Amino acid sequence: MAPAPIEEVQPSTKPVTSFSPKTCLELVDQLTPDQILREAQYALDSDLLALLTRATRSGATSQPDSKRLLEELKSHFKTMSENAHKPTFNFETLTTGISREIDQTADRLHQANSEMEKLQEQIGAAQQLLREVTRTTSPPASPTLSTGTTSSTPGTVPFEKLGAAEFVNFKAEDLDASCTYDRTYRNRRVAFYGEFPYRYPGGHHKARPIAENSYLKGIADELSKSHPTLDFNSAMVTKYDSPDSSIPPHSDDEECIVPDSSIVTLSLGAARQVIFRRKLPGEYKRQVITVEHGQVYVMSRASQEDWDHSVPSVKRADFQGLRLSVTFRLLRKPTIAPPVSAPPTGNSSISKTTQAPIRKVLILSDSKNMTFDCSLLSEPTVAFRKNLFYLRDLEQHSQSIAQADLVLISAGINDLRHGKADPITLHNHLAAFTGRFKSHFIFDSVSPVAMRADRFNGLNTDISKLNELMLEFSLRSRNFKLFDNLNFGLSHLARDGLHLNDSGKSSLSQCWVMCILIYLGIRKGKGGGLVTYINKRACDSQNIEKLKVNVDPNDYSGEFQFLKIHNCKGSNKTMIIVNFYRSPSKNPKNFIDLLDNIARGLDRHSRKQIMFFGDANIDLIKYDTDINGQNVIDILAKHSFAQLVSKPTRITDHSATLIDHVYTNNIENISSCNVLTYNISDHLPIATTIKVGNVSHSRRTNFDSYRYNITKQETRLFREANHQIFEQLIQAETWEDVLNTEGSSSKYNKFFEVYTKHYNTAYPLKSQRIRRKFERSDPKPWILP
Ligand SMILES: O=C(O)CCC(=O)C(=O)O
Ligand SMILES: [Fe+2]
Repeated sequence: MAPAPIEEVQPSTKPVTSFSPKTCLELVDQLTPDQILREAQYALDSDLLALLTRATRSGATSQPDSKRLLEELKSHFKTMSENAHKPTFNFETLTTGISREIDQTADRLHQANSEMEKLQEQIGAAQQLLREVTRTTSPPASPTLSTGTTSSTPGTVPFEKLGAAEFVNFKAEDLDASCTYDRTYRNRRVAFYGEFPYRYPGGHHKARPIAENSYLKGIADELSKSHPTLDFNSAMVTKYDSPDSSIPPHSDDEECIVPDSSIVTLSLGAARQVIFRRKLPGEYKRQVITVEHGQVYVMSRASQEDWDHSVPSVKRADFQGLRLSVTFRLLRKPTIAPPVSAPPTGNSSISKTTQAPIRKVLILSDSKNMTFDCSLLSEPTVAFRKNLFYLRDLEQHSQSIAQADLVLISAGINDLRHGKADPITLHNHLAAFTGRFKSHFIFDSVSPVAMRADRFNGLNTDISKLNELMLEFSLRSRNFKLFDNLNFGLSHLARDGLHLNDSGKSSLSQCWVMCILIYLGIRKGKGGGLVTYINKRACDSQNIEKLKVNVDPNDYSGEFQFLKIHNCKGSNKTMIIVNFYRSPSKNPKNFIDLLDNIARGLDRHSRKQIMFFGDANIDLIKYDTDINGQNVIDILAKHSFAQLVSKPTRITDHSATLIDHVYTNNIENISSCNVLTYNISDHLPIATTIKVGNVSHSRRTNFDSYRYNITKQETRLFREANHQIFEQLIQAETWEDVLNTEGSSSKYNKFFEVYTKHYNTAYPLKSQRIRRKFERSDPKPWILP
């Protein structure tokens, strides 16, 4: 191409005055060589050299292109310099520099490429190694989908799309009309039909025949006809009827889905995206598909171990209307263990190798644990309680014991006290007995009796001897462990500065079953467990009642305890205490939904003082940026609850978070809420002082005065005289300034300003000295006298 003389050059686009790598890229990529040259000529005065250097550095031009461009430029410069009679312009030096730069850049590019390749090889090898390690430590994924999709190779996708024609005549609207939805989530509704119940984190559905819904049955029959290899016995309809309708990332990896089965989802109505993510570390990958009306996608149950999936919400503008999905699964029959009291004869071993091992827990206890609620155990665990007042009667339970995986024994006091057994004989009896079984035994330490020391001193000596012998046996036994309930509990409480009386000790003792089961992960909805201690001097135990709140017992998004306390400190008033905990592993959104339901349920008690205390694991320090923090505050505020804690409650070397919350529906009755700087645990204690009943004014205490040595505080006097002043000011106000202000928010601000001015005039702030005498009479108001 012959270069055009410089006089004739017209820039083809707007003059380029600065050259970012992006403009260079665009120039070089999008323009023809002719245009490049023109642009280069135009830009010569600005920074041609920079243009070319950057373009080549950023890899915008391939080496041959650059060279060709360079040649063209060379000849053009030659003409230009001749025409311009500029002997001093040394284009030779310039072009040689550019040429060298291009060569060096090409070398660098090449070098970077080969380094990148090497790195990629190393990453691949590391991922392979990781997979091998994972495969050898966990059983290999079962053969997957009947249609051939595999799960374990990172390169493959976890789904397969099947034909669509057979389902196009089914209509989302008709299916919707035929369904009775049995669960409503924040953004979607679900109707489940199936031979067996279906339980998944955050949800539980009872069995009901697919045939109950004839329209759905028609769809199921069509699936069986067109894809006879896909086996299923349940159908779950999910309704997405708004742009917000969505299902968050999850895996259908519940135990109750048959391992080798397929999970089949039919989509009816508007098209929606489904996002699959490979969740294994080092193998992250995202695959997005759009499923249209009538389309079916199939995932293997095995793929759920490595992948999750979700249906995201859509922008309002992109919402195309109602979509219903039907997910067909093959669920297994929940195994109900035979009652341990009537075991099949002869077989005393516990099968650990069956596909869905059911853990059987047997609780043999004297009266103290007889209230334990076995329904708190998660599937597949069953528990049976049997009364065992004497250890000497263990033999009577041997058949049940042989059936159990775990036997919790809490007895012994009666043997020592009434049976006159001596600790050594009891120990020998237990050691010989437990040695005959494969079952594991956990033995509750025997609590000392606190009665008249002169009469029972001997008994307590025997009790501690028995505990001691049991501890020794526990150290050498294969299947027997002492759970030192008493010391465990007392040492914790003593550390926390609390002291229990006898009934306190005995109620603590009742917790041991729960403690063990939580520890072993057998309790439903694994969690922290909650204890609410109420000091007897605040309220007699007969005035404490469990409050019934309509909460789905299968919702494990959070743990809650509801207590109703009557007559607290003789006040003739009723207070409701809600103690809560959200494990960090539980979805905060579901937890907030649950809180919303609970607070709604408590609305009818709104005239009572209601307090929520607990660890939400939602950091309110991050309130400005954390949607969960905003939601929890907003949702409770909607039910008139205010959050009281304002300082971090958990401080580590690396973090300070406000995750323990206190909410009240009546802030007037709260004297103070302070985080105490006392590290008895990883969470700091929060002391909230609540006024109960007719508290005299003088009893009110300002905590901050202790902690920060504040001797003055500012108050307003709400006297009759001040009320009158306020009324006069408000009546005399013409609100002219407000009316003359434009715009609703400016109007509001103006109103607030005028109102505050009058308020401050009528009720001026007065500095008051804090009386220190209460410090002496009531030095720790958060500890009851
Ligand atoms: O609607 C869909 O496509 C997905 C439904 C789903 O993932 C489920 O129900 O578990
Ligand atoms: Fe799913």
